[in-house]
Amino acid sequence: MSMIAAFYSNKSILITGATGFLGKVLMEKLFRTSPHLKVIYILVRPKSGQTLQERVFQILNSKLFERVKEVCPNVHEKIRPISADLNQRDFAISKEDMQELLSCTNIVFHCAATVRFDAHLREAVQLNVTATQQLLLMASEMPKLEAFIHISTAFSNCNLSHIDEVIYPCPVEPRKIIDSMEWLDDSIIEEITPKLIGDRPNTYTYTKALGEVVVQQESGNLNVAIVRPSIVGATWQEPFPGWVDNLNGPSGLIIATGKGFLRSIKATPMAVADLIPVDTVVNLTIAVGWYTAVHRPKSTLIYHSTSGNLNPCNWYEMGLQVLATVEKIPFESAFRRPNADFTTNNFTTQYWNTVSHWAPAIIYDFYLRLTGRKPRMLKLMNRLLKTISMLEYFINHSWEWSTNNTEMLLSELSPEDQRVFNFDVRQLNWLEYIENYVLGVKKYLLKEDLAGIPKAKQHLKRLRNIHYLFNTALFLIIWRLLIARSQMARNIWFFIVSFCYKFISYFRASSTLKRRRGCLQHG
Ligand SMILES: CCCCCCCCCCCCCCCCCCCCCCCCCCCCCC(=O)SCCNC(=O)CCNC(=O)[C@H](O)C(C)(C)COP(=O)(O)OP(=O)(O)OC[C@H]1O[C@@H](n2cnc3c(N)ncnc32)[C@H](O)[C@@H]1OP(=O)(O)O
Ligand SMILES: NC(=O)C1=CN([C@@H]2O[C@H](COP(=O)(O)OP(=O)(O)OC[C@H]3O[C@@H](n4cnc5c(N)ncnc54)[C@H](OP(=O)(O)O)[C@@H]3O)[C@@H](O)[C@H]2O)C=CC1
Repeated sequence: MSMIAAFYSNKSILITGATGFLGKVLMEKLFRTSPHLKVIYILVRPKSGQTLQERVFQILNSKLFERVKEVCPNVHEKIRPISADLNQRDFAISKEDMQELLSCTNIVFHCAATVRFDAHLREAVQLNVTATQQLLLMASEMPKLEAFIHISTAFSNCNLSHIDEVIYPCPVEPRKIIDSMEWLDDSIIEEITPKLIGDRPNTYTYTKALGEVVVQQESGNLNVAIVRPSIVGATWQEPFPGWVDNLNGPSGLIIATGKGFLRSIKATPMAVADLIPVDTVVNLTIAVGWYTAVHRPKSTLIYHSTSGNLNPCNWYEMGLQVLATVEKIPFESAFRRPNADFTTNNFTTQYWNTVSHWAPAIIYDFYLRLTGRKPRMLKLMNRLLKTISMLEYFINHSWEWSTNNTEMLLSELSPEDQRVFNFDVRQLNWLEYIENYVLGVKKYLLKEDLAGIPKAKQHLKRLRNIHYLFNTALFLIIWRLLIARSQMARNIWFFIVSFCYKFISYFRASSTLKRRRGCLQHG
């Protein structure tokens, strides 16, 4: 029997960010391994014209939750959505709901955040710092609370190259930042943002670091732990391999590569690609919840959920495997044949952007105009390049994360728990994982049917022929223009033609001679 699964039985759990990528996998695993848990409260806001109930219904009826229903048929009765907006005072939770949350919650998993790299500092502070502070305040009024688990990111201290499982101080106190957001107007905040974030690349990593300091400063007597995942990718094993449902991290770039939009990207090929499967992060998080509640460590423990120091894979290996997979299992309606490469300096990046991204987009838009359709490729390409510029920092730097606490926790688990809540990244086979990831992107993000693979292959063949035809035509046109304008090009042309002529004549003459000799010998 799993000790961890037994621990969560009969527990009331509060999850923020349960409608997000990580939150959904966390909820799924908790229900599947501890079907006798009492209730999971989730803080949800109405969104995209959907009510709370509709959002929950959609999640429970998704492919991700298929296995849960087998072990926990009454899952819909055990999930209690609470209307909340983490940007509002007291999260805009009704008095009755708040009362129930405060009096019943045993464990809190705080996953909600804005993960956008371009978020305005005010928005990022509100969600990643102030909301964390408010949630801790709420938690301090929960008499039955056993553990508060905060999800941060391994990149919260990405300004350092070696990162330990400790909370690093921030130059400006989070409380001062929170206060200043109250009275500074947007334009002043924009002006001071670069100074505040310093050598971090964006407001996301900066505010996640502030969030950690808030956890440290405001947790009082609570049992608190922080989990820091690196780049969270599709599921490795559970509930099935390759599940993913958003474009964050590598997923969007895998699509862009497979569809032939992305042809080059600036990267350090030998830098470690610190990806971590979402189910590995979730297993660690659940184990951390158990350990924090049962063992009550004296200080706030930080757990790195990273892969680089135990089972490294670099961007080159990852890129190659992505390309190999989309060759074997192509995506439908590709724009060009998938064939990307890494660039390593600004000059080649600009060159390949012009030749491989903008030029084909402009030509395609011209074709769309000619055929009476609305041009759209250049706009799409510019958005892709903007996205890449935001992600580039993470594929051009290397980090080393120590994982002592995570390894210690693994050793504290019984063999059964190590199996059920496996977060030992040393067992991960990268090539298999990336192949399943690409397949998952095709199935769950692009919603493409595997039956369409022969047609997709046919389409790629057509694209290859168009590519050859286009290149030949382009070469001939350029050459013709050159010959018309330059004496040197003409000389080269005559030299090549006369060389070819002589070459052919020589072979003709020697083969005639051989034939005659043969006739003479036989005759
Ligand atoms: C023999 C020699 C052979 C040599 C061969 C060598 C091999 C070479 C092969 C090279 C091939 C390359 C292969 C490729 C794949 C490999 C994988 C590389 C991946 C690297 C990824 C690194 C990633 C990152 C890091 C994260 C670190 C921190 C982790 C965290 O803690 S947080 C979680 C991560 N958060 C995010 O990822 C959020 C990022 N997104 C944003 O901030 C925003 O979305 C935005 C990028 C700023 C864009 O904002 P906008 O307002 O402009 O738009 P919006 O969000 O509404 O979206 C606009 C459209 O863009 C689409 N989109 C969104 N995100 C992405 C994305 N990540 N990638 C692509 N597209 C994206 C979105 O869908 C919208 O599209 P539309 O609906 O059509 O308009
Ligand atoms: N994905 C990754 O690569 C990594 C993620 N992390 C961390 O993991 C955690 C989860 O990330 P992930 O699941 O990927 O992110 P998602 O963007 O998928 O999910 C974010 C969640 O936060 C909720 N949320 C956002 N704003 C509000 C609000 N105002 N009120 C209520 N809920 C809100 C979202 O709700 P809604 O559905 O309504 O938008 C959603 O459920 C975050 O803390 C992130 O920093 C750390 C490292 C890497």
